[in-house]
Amino acid sequence: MTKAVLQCENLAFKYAKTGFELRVPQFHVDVGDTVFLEGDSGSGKSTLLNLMAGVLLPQKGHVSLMGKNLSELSASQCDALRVDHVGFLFQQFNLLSYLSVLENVTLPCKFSKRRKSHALLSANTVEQVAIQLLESLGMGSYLKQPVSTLSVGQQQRVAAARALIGKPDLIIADEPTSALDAGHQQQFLKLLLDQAAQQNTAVLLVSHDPRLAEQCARREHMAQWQA
Ligand SMILES: Nc1ncnc2c1ncn2[C@@H]1O[C@H](COP(=O)(O)OP(=O)(O)OP(=O)(O)O)[C@@H](O)[C@H]1O
Repeated sequence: MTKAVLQCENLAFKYAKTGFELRVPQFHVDVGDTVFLEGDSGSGKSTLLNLMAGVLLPQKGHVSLMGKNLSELSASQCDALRVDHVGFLFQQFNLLSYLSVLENVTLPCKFSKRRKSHALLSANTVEQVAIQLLESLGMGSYLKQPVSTLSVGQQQRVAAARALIGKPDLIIADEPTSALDAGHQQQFLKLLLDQAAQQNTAVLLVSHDPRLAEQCARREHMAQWQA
C-alpha cells in the first residue's frame, strides 16, 4: 500500500477579513511522489501551503503530516514534526546571508536529530553529506563562500541542498525557479527532482507556471477547489 506523507481531508478554511475561502476535499502526496500544484495568482496557493505547514489551522477537516493531524499538535510539536520531515524551498531562498554555503546547508541537521542521523548513515559528518549534495548540484567549489556573494541561480542550488539534507520525506517547493530564465528553470528542477528521487524524498512543487509540470508525475490545479 502507498503511504501518504501529506494528506488533506475535507479541508475548509476562510479568512474572516476578506472572506476568501478554500475547500479541499482530498489531496495527498505519497512517499516518493512528485506533484505539481498549479494555480493563478490569488487562487490560494500560499494559503494552502500555510495550512500544510500548520502555520494556519483549518476551521474544518484536517492536514496530516506523516499520519499526524497538525490541528492536534502544539506549536512546538508541529515545528519539530516539520523540521524532521519536510524541507522547504521558497522563492526567496531564506538563506542566512552571514553564514557560508556549507553552514547554510547543514542547518537543518542542527535543528533535527532525525535529519542529522539520516545524514550520518551515508558519511561520518554532516559536512561531508552537505559537500556531496553541493557537488551533485554543481556547487562544490563554493563551500566556504558567504551566500551573499552568490548569484541567484547559485543561491537556489544552495537552498535546494539545504532542503534535501538528511533525507526529509517531503520537499515543499514554492515557486523555486521564479528568478531563473526558462532554460535554467528546467535544468534546476531536473537536478532537484533527480536528487530527491535518489533519496526517495517526495516533492510538492507549487507554481503558476505550467511549463514546470512536465517533470512531475502528477498534476493538480487549484481551480478544482474554488468555492
Ligand atoms: N492574511 C490574509 N487575510 C485575509 N485574506 C487573505 C490573507 N492572505 C491572503 N488572503 C486572500 O486570500 C486569497 C488567496 O491568497 P493567496 O496568497 O493564498 O494566493 P496565491 O495563489 O498564493 O497568490 P500568488 O500566486 O499571487 O502569491 C487572496 O484573495 C487574498 O487576498
